[in-house]
Amino acid sequence: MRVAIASDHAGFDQKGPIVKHLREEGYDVVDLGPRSGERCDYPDFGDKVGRYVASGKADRGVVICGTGLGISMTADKVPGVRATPVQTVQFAQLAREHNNANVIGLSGRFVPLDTNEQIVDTFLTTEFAGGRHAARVEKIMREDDPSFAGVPEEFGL
Ligand SMILES: O=C(CO)[C@H](O)[C@H](O)COP(=O)(O)O
Repeated sequence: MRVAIASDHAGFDQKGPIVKHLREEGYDVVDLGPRSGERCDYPDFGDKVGRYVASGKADRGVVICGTGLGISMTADKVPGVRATPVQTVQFAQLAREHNNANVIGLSGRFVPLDTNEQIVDTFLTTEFAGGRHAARVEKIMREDDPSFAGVPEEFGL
């Protein structure tokens, strides 16, 4: 499995060890930067991972910033991406089983490295459960279609 990974400066210190950990486990890891811990803008790196995954150049993506929030928001804007911040192993499991997440966002400032490594391992080894969740994930993906006008006519949209 090919995994694209990137961070901002706040996630940089965890990125290297996570890349190493995943390579030791046999994953094909593409490190999309940054190359130093100099201050940078997380949207630039969330976008890269999102586009890598959406284009099929990687099967899954991992993005790391201070909280995992902003970099996930950016990746999720790329059509075809289902990105979510994850702070616990259980959420990593559910992000795969229920939401078929293809990118997760980690917090480099508030979650320790060993927990983030367990989170990534779970994210990469858990299958989508399908069943009742499949139609819901299809509904998430409608939002990528510019012609989709939205559901709630009663809200006047
Ligand atoms: O978590 C983040 C985005 O969600 C960023 O890592 C954080 O905003 C960076 O902050 P600063 O420039 O103060 O280091």
